[in-house]
Amino acid sequence: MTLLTSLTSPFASNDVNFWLFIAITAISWLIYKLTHWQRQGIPNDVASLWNRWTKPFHESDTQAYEKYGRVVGMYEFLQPVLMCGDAELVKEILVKRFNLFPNHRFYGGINQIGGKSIFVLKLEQWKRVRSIVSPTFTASKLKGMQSQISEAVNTLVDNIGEAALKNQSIDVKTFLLSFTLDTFSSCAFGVKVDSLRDPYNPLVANSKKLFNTNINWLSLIAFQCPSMAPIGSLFNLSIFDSSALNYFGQLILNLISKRHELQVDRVDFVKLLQDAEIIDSDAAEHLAKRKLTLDEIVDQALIFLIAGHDTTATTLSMLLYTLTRHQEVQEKLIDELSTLTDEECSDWDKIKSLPYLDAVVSEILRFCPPVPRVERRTAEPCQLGGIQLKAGQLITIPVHAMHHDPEYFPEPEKFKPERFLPESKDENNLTAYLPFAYGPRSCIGTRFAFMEIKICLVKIFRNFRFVPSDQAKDELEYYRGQLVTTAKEIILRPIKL
Ligand code: HEM
Repeated sequence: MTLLTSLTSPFASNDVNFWLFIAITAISWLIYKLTHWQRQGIPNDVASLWNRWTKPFHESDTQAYEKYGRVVGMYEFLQPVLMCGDAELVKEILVKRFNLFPNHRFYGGINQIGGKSIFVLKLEQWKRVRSIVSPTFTASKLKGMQSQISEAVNTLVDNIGEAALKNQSIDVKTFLLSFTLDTFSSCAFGVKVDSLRDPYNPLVANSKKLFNTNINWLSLIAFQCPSMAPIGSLFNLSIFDSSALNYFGQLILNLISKRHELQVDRVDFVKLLQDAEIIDSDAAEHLAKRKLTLDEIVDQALIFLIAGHDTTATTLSMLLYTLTRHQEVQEKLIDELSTLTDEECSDWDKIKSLPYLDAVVSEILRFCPPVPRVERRTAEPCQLGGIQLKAGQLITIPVHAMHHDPEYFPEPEKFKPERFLPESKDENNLTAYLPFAYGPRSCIGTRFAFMEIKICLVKIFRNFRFVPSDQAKDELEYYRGQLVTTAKEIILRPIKL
């Protein structure tokens, strides 16, 4: 026994020293990492480490904004993140010094989809692809899709009508997600579906897999610790369901080859992307780079689906929900839309110029912006508002919190479409109004989104009004960790007009 003790104890004491050393080094390193902002004298929120993931983004950002101010140092895992909600600095980031803040978050190798999409590309490649893709969204090209949108709205109106006839309450989120999917499949792939009634259609089933809103641990890792993401790609892991991605990729490739074989000549996003090319003379010298490759077309079409589906459905469903709590606004909207003739209801030029409809849509995008924060990464070391930033620093712009800042929007908790009527529009601080962001990298689908939303609202409110349902919970519940502020369900009761 004595022999044993004398043999092991020197070893054991070395062992303890070793682990003590490791523990002290690890703690010192953690403290060093988590005092990054404190050392720069910037208000900082260490609780953001878990708040950013235990609450929906719009809640955690607004909480930090109200507690610490407009510019706050935060942390994601051990990465420092600067939250910047000062409207003047935001304008510097998005427009004035765009070349210093050009990129989105790095999603790392875990994100297999859209590696070539404009959403993830870095500055130089992004510039080329964005300039090819932008003409796809001109007013004249989108006008060609008006009839596809109207057809999808007719299906939606029929589906809501059935529920209204039976005095049933519905989850409007489900109905509107089906509507935006029907619209997109028709406008992008030329495939007509009624997603609500045909859930086993492969397109519908695969899009459900793609937009599965359960918290996804891989996306958490990709967000929190992007340097680990390449390990994910080694194991072929993906934030999005890979079988669904393959399905859509194949669908787009088939569409391209069939169009070639059958000489189909319909206007849809895939066709517009195929035809798109840079037309400025400088770029024309690099012929090979003027047009998108097949892979690039697939990735752009996929990112349109991912970026446009949930955002648009969320805007519409939050609007229906808000109108049930502001019946006077709903009545005013119904009144304005009832003045249209049947012909005018299909006339986009007429619809887009309706002032109250425009004000209601603009106000819901302020009140509940579907994208709660916009993100940028610095391209090189630089200063912002006197703060020294390193290259690759992630900056988040808290859109939701800024939209609810009383200095930017007086009485922000009131839903007041009047603030967006032509006579008062100029009073708004538009540098703080960011539902689609602004500047060179703002949402490329803004025009399409407005068109889809307004055409849909015209048909809905010429047929129904919505009232609260006794089957609904008192408060909406939101998913956590999602880039879109998504309520789990929105139960309302439609009443036929
Ligand atoms: C109400 C609906 C929508 C909202 C609120 C919305 C909002 C946004 C926001 C905030 C951004 C980030 C902009 C930035 O970083 O500066 C964005 C980017 C983007 N959106 Fe939308 N969006 C909507 C609909 C759409 C639609 C319908 C499409 C496509 C058809 C689309 C395609 C995109 C793409 C491709 C990007 C990346 C642009 C780039 O990095 O160059 N969005 N969107």
